[in-house]
Amino acid sequence: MRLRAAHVRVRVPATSANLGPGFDALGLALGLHDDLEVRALGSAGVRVDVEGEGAGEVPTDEQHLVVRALRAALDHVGAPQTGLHLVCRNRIPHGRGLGSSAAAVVAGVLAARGLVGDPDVLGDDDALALATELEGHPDNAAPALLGGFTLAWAGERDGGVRAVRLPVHPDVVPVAVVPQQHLSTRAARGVLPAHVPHADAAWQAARAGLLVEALGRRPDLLLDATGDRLHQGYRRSVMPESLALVDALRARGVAAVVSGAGPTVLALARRAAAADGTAGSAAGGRAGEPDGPATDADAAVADAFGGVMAGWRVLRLPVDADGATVRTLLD
Ligand SMILES: Nc1ncnc2c1ncn2[C@@H]1O[C@H](COP(=O)(O)OP(=O)(O)O)[C@@H](O)[C@H]1O
Ligand SMILES: N[C@@H](CCOP(=O)(O)O)C(=O)O
Repeated sequence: MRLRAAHVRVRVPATSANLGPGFDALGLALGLHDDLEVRALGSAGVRVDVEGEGAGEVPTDEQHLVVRALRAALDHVGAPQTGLHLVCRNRIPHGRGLGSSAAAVVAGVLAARGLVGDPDVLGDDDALALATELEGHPDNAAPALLGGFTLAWAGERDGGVRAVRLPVHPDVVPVAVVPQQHLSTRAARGVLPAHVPHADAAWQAARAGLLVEALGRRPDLLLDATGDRLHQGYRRSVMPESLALVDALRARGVAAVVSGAGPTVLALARRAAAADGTAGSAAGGRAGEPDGPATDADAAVADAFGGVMAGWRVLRLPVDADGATVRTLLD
């Protein structure tokens, strides 16, 4: 096997995993992206330039997560290793529950797909399996790769990861409320119990099933459908403000959950109808200000803040329907 391309460009969306009841299974791709450009170099070694999120914080050598995933993917398909120059333009905040690490892993795997340049190598199934192995759970990797709303599970016979895309009602607008505080997914997984009550598991199974119907066809059911008893409560001690916001929003009828392992809060809101009956839209776009369409949760979000959560950003984000993409550049 050889590398057929020397210059590729990859785009990967942010993702929100769990969505309440779908721990380690459900995830949603969001319209906030990291862009990556990779050149294969004749010489050995690696150079990494990072702009935006993570600049000055993430390693810029072989330990960089995108580099590690890219090299793992080349090894996985038996392709040769090469010198690399990466330019990372990051918009997904790190350590906030918006899938930055899964995006980095998927970016590396798709960059390898682009460099190898063989349509039979590193297809979506293989890329998902590899990304899940590197990330540890599939619920961010699946929507990052496939786009939209996804359900991932381990196959009955071989335990191999599988994923399907599910429909999303066009009125649904994800609203991410993002704190300044970082929390690693590893730390947030560390506070989960080894066992949960059978009654809670049964209660949760109904909601996970209902969420597929609510997100796809019945947004009016989203509040009931986003209940959770398997992870958010156990994580309250490591993100008390996030859970207080989830509680305040849910008390106001908003389908709010912890995004991924937190501490971002995600509201699955609905596009507000404008006075003339058309879908509403809001101006804005600066970081920290809503920049998508007006939603039925806007007043509740403003009210629930109570002026005490300075520095949090409210991002109305579209659902990303495309998932990760890779393009080969000729130069
Ligand atoms: N684009 C990236 N490039 C390099 N490393 C990254 C990138 N995105 C995430 N990481 C690594 O992953 C860590 C965050 O992962 P994690 O704790 O799983 O949080 P989340 O995925 O929710 O943002 C960062 O602190 C960084 O070490
Ligand atoms: N199911 C995982 C999801 C982690 O998502 P992230 O965006 O915080 O990495 C969990 O809840 O631990």
